[in-house]
Amino acid sequence: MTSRKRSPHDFIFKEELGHGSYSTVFKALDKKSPNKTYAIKVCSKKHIIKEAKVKYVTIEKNTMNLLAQKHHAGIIKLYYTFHDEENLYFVLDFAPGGELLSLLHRMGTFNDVWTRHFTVQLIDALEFIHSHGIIHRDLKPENVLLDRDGRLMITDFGAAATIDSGLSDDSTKYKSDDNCPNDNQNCASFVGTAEYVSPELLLYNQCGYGSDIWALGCMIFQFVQGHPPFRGENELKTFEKIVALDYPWGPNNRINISVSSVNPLVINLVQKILVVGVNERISLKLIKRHSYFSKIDWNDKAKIWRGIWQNSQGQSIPQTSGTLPNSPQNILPSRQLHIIDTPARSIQITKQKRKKPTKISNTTSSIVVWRKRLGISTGKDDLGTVPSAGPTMITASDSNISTSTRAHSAPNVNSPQNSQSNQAKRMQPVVPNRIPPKVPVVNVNMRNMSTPPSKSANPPSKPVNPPSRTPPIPPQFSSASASASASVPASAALLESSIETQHQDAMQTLDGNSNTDIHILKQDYVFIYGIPYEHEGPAMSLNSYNKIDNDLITSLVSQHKEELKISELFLQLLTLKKNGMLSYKNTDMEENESRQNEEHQMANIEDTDLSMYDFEFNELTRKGFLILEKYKKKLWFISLPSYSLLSKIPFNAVKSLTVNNNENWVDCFFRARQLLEEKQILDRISNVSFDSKVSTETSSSPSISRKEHTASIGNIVAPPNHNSKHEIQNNVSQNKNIGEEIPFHIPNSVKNKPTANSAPSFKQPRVLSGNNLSRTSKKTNGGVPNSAPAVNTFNNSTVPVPNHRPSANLTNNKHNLATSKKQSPSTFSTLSPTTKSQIKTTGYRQSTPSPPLPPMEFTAMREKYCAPSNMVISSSRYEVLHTLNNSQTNFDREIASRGASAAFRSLQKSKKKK
Ligand SMILES: Nc1ncnc2c1ncn2[C@@H]1O[C@H](COP(=O)(O)OP(=O)(O)OP(=O)(O)O)[C@@H](O)[C@H]1O
Repeated sequence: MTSRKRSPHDFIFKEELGHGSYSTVFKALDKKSPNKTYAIKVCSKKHIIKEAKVKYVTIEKNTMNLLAQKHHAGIIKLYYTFHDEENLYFVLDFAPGGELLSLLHRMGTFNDVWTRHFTVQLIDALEFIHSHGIIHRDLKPENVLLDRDGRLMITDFGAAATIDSGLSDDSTKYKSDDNCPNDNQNCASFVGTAEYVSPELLLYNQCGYGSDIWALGCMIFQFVQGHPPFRGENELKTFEKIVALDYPWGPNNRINISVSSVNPLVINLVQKILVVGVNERISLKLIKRHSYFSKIDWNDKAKIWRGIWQNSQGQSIPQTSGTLPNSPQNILPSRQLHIIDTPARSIQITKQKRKKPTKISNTTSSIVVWRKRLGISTGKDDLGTVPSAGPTMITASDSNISTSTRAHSAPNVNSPQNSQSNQAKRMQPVVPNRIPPKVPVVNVNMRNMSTPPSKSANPPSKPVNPPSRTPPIPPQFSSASASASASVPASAALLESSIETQHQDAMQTLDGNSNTDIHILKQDYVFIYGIPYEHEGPAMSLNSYNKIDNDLITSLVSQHKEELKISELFLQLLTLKKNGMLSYKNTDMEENESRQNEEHQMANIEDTDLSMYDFEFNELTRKGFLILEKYKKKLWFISLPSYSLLSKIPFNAVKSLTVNNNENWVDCFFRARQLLEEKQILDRISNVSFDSKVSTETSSSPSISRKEHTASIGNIVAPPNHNSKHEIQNNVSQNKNIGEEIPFHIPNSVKNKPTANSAPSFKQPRVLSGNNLSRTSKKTNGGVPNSAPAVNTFNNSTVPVPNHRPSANLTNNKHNLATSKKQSPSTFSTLSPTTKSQIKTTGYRQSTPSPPLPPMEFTAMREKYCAPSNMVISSSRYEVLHTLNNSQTNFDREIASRGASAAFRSLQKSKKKK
């Protein structure tokens, strides 16, 4: 895998190859090397969430990433993953030959040569998969594709699981399948297809390498018979047949080999595979020694992987209608040649029919029903009742067993590089060893410090388009996608937040703060200066809402510069907890212990009237202010002590009291916000009702329903309680180093916004970006938000230029945020020696473009306090106010107020009253 990040714009999307249950696959050309053709699987984020497929997508990505590390001809390779606002993209090997099932359908059955050819390749590929500790769990001809020359390629790892033993070819390695249903649990996350489900899964709720071998046996049977061995009128009947081994070659249906057209060795092999007792089932190792493969040199990979449409020299066989391609391997002659009417080479898959949704739900509920009917108790307690001849049971809790996510262990956060002390880090004013935030933040300063701004900075994006419909549309086909894809989702990154949280926990331990409250996101020494204000109140007056802008902040800083200086005498220990609580303790060294422990609550990140402004705030240079505003109540100016001052703090105090000083405050604020969003999403998701496919038995039980759903969204999204949330985070964090490119995000736009396409059954979580402290989009040009409407407004050059600097406008300024500009005379300069002043606020996303904003009215204050030209002024207040004033429809107003703080909502109400 290359580490270079790609985007949908790097590819030319061609025709659609087919649909999956949550994805659409397109043929695509790499713009940089047009000869290279890929298949790009485009998964709609919205759909994934709605259908609770997050788990499968994650598993698929992780598993394919793992397998892609070592090339194998028989596995569809995952080259890149990336995402945009709406979709996740998997860039895969293109398999022009289509599905093996299609070929089989066209031909009816495979002859012996082809059967052996495909079986040999399947075995080799399966061995490779198992050697990585992976169980595919959904092997079937649909999930086997063909390349141009007729080599098979296994795909669809969305159901995979991992056995972490590192042992291959051992059918006795089993895992207790937590995803599998038992008597009391209808588990929507059950995976597999009824016809290929192994008896151990049905009977003992287990799957292992042997389950894949079972499916292999079913496929071999299907190759020569044209249909799977176990097929009942319905799934229940199919299950009954599986456990009774009721199939044409089974013990009760002795086949008369002499009249059969099938190679008896094939029959013998299948009979050795399709054995109910997994311990008696033949292993891959023994399969390879079976007489059917007596002429196969398993070490001769080139020969094994010769295409079915290639001759022994590896050249493509010219297509001759009605003739059978040459045998790729000189082994046992087939007993009967099959007549092929359709030349194999003419098989095309330019456009495949839309697939039916997977049978997961049906199959799962069928399994439950079936088990109940047959009186099979397959709960966890019954695992010990498996016949003694059965495999050693390894429960999911055993250390060597894991889900597929587990196989990819997280980077060792305890590594020496990371374990330097806080003190040491403080003394090194370099870019700290911090985890780069995975989600965009508005803190341009920090980004600019560590990343040179891109010269070709993209202009701010157009207004955010509404989420796309499913199925997903590739960028070329959708202008909405195109514009959206230019931005990284600014909203909650569910997986990432979990990853980061996990990392955070690890960091606390690493910092030696094992006794620290694990709920603390960040704790560090700061200076805090609070200015109380009320609307038209005594301490500070705000005449109108749009006054919180660069001028006002500048003026405030100027007005209060003496107090701000004094505040720097009193160090405070600022604490941000994962529940969003922000508090501080005075830590003046002179003060006594009891006073130090007194905690002052400041705000909660969740407060809808909390806004954040970044005024030159730079944690590396320790300059500037992070300004929190609790609307009409208080402004807090937070600044950072210098390194030299910090060095005076006793080492132990730093070590024991600071938490996560590798991550900057702005990131942590956003992360706290995300955690809260995540929690709300989880609460929402756990209440989502099931689709109609789930059996009524289950849906009648709310507790089961909830549990099932929790399981269905897997170990990523939905913790039933706070403990499991940590487990989730553990699991997710272990994925972290696998997809080295872009972890998938679940965007706020998906979670929060009701759209025209929202399924009614999917309850939209309440709007989370209801305050100004919501995440905005990152752009490569230094982190400038590019999708917040306010910034879009700036892009339209509608934001006024301060009178004293008429030639500048904020459009340009925005592009040049990172470039040094002449500082305009400002009293602020005494406080901040840097040459730039920036006030940045977070914007909000809206699903409809608002009318262009008129120039903001500046007041007399502008003359008094010169706003530096490169300020990005406070956005959401102004925009919302404008929208409220100008929009014609309630919908627009609603959109506006949704993205606004409580203050704006109350304004809206008061305007209505008027
Ligand atoms: N790499 C590929 N090359 C060519 N065609 C592909 C490729 N991957 C998938 N396809 C085709 O695209 C279609 C959809 O594939 P996708 O993997 O999205 O769904 P699926 O796995 O078949 O279905 P489900 O999501 O229900 O498991 C399938 O018909 C498949 O044949």
